[in-house]
Amino acid sequence: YLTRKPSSGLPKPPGPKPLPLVGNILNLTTHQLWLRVTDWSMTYGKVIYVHVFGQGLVFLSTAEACIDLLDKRGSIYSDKPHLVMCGELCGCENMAAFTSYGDQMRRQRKLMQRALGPTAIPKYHSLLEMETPWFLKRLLENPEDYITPIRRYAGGMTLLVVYGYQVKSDDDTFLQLADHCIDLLANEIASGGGIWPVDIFPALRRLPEWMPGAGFLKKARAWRAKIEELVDKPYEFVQESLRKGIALPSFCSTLLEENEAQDAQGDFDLRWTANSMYTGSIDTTMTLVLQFFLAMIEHPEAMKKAQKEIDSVVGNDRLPTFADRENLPYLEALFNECLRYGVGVPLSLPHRLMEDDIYEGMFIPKGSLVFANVWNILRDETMFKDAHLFKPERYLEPVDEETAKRRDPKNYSFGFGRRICPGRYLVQSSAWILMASLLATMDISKAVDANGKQIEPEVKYENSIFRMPSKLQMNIKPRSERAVGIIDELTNGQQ
Ligand code: HEM
Repeated sequence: YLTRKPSSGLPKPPGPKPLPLVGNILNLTTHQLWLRVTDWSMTYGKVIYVHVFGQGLVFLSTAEACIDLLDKRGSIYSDKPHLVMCGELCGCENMAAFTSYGDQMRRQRKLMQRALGPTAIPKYHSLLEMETPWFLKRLLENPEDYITPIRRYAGGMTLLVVYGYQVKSDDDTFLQLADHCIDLLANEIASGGGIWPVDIFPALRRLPEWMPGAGFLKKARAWRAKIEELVDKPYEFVQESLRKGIALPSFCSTLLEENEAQDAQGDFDLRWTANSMYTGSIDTTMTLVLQFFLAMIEHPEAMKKAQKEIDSVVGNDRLPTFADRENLPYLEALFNECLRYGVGVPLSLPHRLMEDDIYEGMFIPKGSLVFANVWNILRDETMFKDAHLFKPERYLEPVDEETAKRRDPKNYSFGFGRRICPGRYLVQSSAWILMASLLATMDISKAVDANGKQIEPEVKYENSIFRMPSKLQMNIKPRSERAVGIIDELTNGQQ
C-alpha cells in the first residue's frame, strides 16, 4: 500500500494530513469514531481517505456515495477485510460478517435468506407473540435491571428461531457464552476496526508465543477456542435433540432434516451460518431496544401519543399482535424514528474494495476498507428536517413514494449492497412487537431523586461498533392493574 501511486494520476479522496509511515493513527479513536468522521466530512466532503500504516480507510458520508459505490458497484465493493488477528488467528473468517466475497459468502447468504427473508418472517410471528409476555413479566419483576430481560429476549429469540433452544434462565449457558464472545468481538478482537500490528506485519504471526510482544498469539488461541465453542455447542444441541426425537422446529432442525448438512461442506456452512445469525442479532437488537427506552424517557409526549393510538386500536384487554400493525401508523413512525435517531451501527461494517476504482475524479486504491457513515446519513438535514430532534411525525407527512423511500431509515440503518444485513426483517418484527407490547402495558419515565426531582440521564456510548446506550436509572411501571392481569394470564405457566 505504501508504494501504491494512483496509476491514473488522480488524487485520493481528501482527509486529515497523515504522518509519515504511521499515517493517520493519531487522528483515529475507538470512542464514537463516527462523530470525528462526521466532523471531517464538514471539512473534506462526502468521501474521506485516511490510512494507518498504508491500510486505506474510506468513509462515505452521504447516502448517494454509499449507493453509488456499495450498491451499484457491489461487484468490487463487497469483500471483507482479510484480517490476520480477527479472521485467521481468532477463527472469525467463517462468520458471515467476515467471510470473503465469493462462494462461501453466497452459500451463507442463501441459507440466511431462506431463514430470515421477508417471506420467512411471518412464520415466526406467533413465536414472537408468545415470547413477548414473558419479557414483560421479567421486566416487571425487576425493572431496575431492565437490561437483563432485553438481553434475554434478544438472544433467546434467535436461539429459538435458529436452534429451537428455549432459554430457561438469565444465566443460561448459551446466553452467557454468546455474551462473552460478542464482548470479545466488539471490544477486543474487532475494536478499532480490528486492525492489529500482526495485520500490518503478518510475519509477526510466526513469533513464538513466549516471546515479549507475542502475547496477542496466546490471546488469539484462547479467544478462538471460545468462539468455536459457541459455534459447536448450540448446533450439537439440535443434532442431539433430533436424535432423541424432541427437537423443536427451527432453522437448523429443518435443514438438518432436509439433509442439507450431509457432506462436510454443508455441515460447516450450516454450523457457521447459524452462529452468524445468532451473534449478529444480540447486540444489534439490544441497541435498538435500549435506544427505544431512552427515547421514551426523553420524549414522554411521543410515548403518550403511541399509547393513545394502541389503546384506541387494541383496547385494554389484550396485547397488540402483528395483525394490528397496519392500523398503528404512529407506532410505525415511532419505530422508524428509534431506528433513525438511535443509529445502532453508526459506521456500518467495513467492506473491502477488490480493485482500484475512480469515483468523481478521486482514486480509491484496491484493498481500502470502506465504511458507510450511517450516523451522518441519518442526521442529513436534506432528508430529515431538524434531524437532531426526535420527531416520529416526520414520517406521517404526506409525500410521494420516491420521497418516502428516500426518507425511510430502514434503507440506511442496515448497511448497503451485497452485504446488507440479512436479519433486518426479523428485527423489524421482533423489536416492533416488543415496543408495541411495552407501550400497551407500561409507562417508562425518568427516575426521580429523594426530593422528587427528575434525574437527567447521563448517557454514555462505550461500545466502539454499536451505539448502545449505557445503563440508566429509569422508572418502569405497569400502566394499570388490568395490564398486570393480562401479563399474568399469558404467563400463567412455567417457562
Ligand atoms: C436493529 C438491528 C440491526 C441492525 C441496525 C443491523 C445492522 C447491520 C449492519 C449495518 C450490517 C453491515 C451491513 C454491511 O456490511 O453493509 C449488518 C450485517 C449483518 N447482520 Fe445485522 N443488524 C441488525 C439486526 C440483525 C439481526 C437480528 C441479525 C440476525 C438474525 C443480523 C445479522 C447480521 C449478519 C449475519 C450480518 C453480516 C452480513 C454480511 O456481511 O454478509 N443483524 N447488520
